[in-house]
Amino acid sequence: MSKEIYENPDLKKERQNCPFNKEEITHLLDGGKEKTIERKQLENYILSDEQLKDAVPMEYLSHADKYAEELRKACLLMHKLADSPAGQVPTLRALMGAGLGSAVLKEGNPLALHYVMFIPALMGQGTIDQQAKWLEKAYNLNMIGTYAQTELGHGTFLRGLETRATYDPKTQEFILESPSLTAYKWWPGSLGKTANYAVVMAQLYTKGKCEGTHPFMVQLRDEETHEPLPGIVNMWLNPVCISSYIHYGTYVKPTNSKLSYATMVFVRVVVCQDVTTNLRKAVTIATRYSCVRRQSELKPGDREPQVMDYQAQQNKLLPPLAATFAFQLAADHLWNLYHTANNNIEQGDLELLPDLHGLSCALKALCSSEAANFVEVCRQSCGGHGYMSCSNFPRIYGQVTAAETYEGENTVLWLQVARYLVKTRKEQSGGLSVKYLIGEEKGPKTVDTTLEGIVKLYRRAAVGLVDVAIAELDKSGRKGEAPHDAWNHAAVYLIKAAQAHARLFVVESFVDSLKEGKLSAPVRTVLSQLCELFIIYWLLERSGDFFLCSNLTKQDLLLLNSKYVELLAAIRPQAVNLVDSFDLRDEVLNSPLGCWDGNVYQRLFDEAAKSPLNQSNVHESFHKYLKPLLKSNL
Ligand SMILES: CC/C=C\C/C=C\C/C=C\C/C=C\CCCCC(=O)SCCNC(=O)CCNC(=O)[C@H](O)C(C)(C)COP(=O)(O)OP(=O)(O)OC[C@H]1O[C@@H](n2cnc3c(N)ncnc32)[C@H](O)[C@@H]1OP(=O)(O)O
Ligand SMILES: Cc1cc2nc3c(=O)[nH]c(=O)nc-3n(C[C@H](O)[C@H](O)[C@H](O)COP(=O)(O)OP(=O)(O)OC[C@H]3O[C@@H](n4cnc5c(N)ncnc54)[C@H](O)[C@@H]3O)c2cc1C
Repeated sequence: MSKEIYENPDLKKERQNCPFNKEEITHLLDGGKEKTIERKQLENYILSDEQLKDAVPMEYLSHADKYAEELRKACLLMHKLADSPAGQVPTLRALMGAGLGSAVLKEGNPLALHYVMFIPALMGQGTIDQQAKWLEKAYNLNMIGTYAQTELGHGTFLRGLETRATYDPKTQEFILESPSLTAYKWWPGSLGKTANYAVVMAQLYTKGKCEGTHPFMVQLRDEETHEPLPGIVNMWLNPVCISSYIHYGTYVKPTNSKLSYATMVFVRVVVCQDVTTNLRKAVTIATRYSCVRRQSELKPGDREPQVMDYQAQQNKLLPPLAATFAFQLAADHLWNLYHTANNNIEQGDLELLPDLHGLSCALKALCSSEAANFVEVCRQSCGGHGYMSCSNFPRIYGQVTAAETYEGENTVLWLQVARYLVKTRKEQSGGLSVKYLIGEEKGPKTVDTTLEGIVKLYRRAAVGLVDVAIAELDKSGRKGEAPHDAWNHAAVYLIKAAQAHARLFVVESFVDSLKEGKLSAPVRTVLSQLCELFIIYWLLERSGDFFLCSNLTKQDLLLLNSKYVELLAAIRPQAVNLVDSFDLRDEVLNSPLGCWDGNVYQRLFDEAAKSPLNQSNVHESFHKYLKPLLKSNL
């Protein structure tokens, strides 16, 4: 007899009479029906393998055992990748990212940097000959690489990196050295124990002149013994300059000195998608749990309500739910720009490089910081159980907050965006993605609170805040301040302008995607409600920017507040159906709070039972420490 599949009655009720086709949203998020089929095939292929399951929860293993277990699974995954039904890159992305990858490699993938940075660096910056020599070896995993840029003393300021590569014309070799303790490469993933090669970013010196940071291929460990090569601690020999600019002993400048930063641009684009996947997981866990959890009293004498029925809970969870769609659509838009710009750059056309740099910095900083804030709100919305390690919130939060720092610390990236915006506004040129900065914003300054009207408000705020920042810079200049001091003293305004620009890009991506997308009426309705909720939410959160830069009035704000709470109530009935549309398997969510069937309490209990401390009634430490204390009559 088939075992009755348990489904929490509240969740079951939430799923009845769904007014839209969940699969249509799943296909939209996957990039089409075929992609969904491919993803599900791959998930079944990977998640059905018993060897990829953890015998004990990772949190109960030692540091070394965690590493060994993750490496075991990562290597097994790579073998499975070689035979996987899906193509290479989609499978790679699935295995490296926050989705399928983190379902198997919960503490992180020891081979991630090999795919996320080492291979992209070879592809983006290696010469044809270098790619012929190393790419096949890297793809066949006959070498494991990492990307070693950050040093103990420098991570942000690349022009300050201390590792030196001195070209010796006699031997036609580069001598790499770490001249000081602060020059030691620090942070690169896999560098400690896994990688045997690295792309090392170092200051290139030739004929006594520093030509700036360049990438070098360096072998770190013996390919057979994995022992570090002689002198590897503070002296490296025989590196090879990637995309060599040394022709017959003479340095030839690249067309753009920042092309050596291209790998970071790629990862910034990828990080936007990755943090969005993590946010989807957090929202799914919190939403399902909030419909299972009944607590307190809403109507005196009534049964305890689902906590999702509190407007306060909807205010916590529906904006992040909407954000997952907003960030996904913006990340897709950025990914397309990346490919266009990259193809142009390969043809020698660098025109889109500033746009790509500006937008990738903006979106990486915005998506990672907003996702981190939203994940913490999701965790808090689950009360005490959200604090448990098994809820998966601590791990998800650790992953998204890391993204606020790596691949360019967010503040530094905001200032890069501001530099690009100020230049575009002042020079009134270029600026593909900031066309509104070129020429004056036309039309009346009156406010209408339609979707189009709200987008216009975002545009006014974006251009207005750039002008406020420029006015600050000019004011400092008139006082005789040097440009670098004026820049530093305007940082607060510059960052606000950069953030307003990033939010405008996300808002326009969401609105435009709904206009262009071939959506059924029910899906269009629910996504339009989410879009309107999200852009009003952000406007209310940042109302100061809009008061400063438009004719927004107190009445407008009160009207928008009313519209916002109406939208909370309108979307509430579809919350579970929307997160079900993400089609995230329980193994990917990895949380008893977010499981599809809502059997939360039993699963929490089963998880607790796995703890080593729950394998006996009295832990041995009682006899060693507590019992003597109890007898000591202090
Ligand atoms: C296949 C993938 C599958 C799955 C993926 C799954 C998961 C992915 C998730 C996570 C990834 C995995 C692991 C974590 C990896 C993390 C790795 C790292 O952290 S690597 C190290 C990262 N480090 C940084 O990002 C350093 C940040 N600092 C900088 O970038 C630079 O120092 C700076 C801040 C940009 C300043 O540089 P600089 O001082 O040289 O430049 P200026 O500010 O003076 O500007 C001069 C000029 O250059 C332009 N410019 C600067 N940078 C760039 C660029 N990157 N591209 C293009 N142009 C650039 C700048 O705009 C100025 O232009 P101007 O105004 O003069 O016209
Ligand atoms: C999980 C993780 C994985 C990583 N993986 C890798 C890797 O694989 N390879 C690699 O090379 N690196 C890696 N890194 C390092 C990472 O890239 C750096 O930590 C990051 O670039 C930040 O640089 P920093 O640590 O020097 O911070 P700092 O720049 O020292 O930041 C300290 C403070 O200084 C501020 N600050 C710095 N410059 C400015 C400025 N110009 N204006 C205003 N404020 C400023 C920052 O905003 C910040 O508040 C990783 C880091 C993490 C957390």
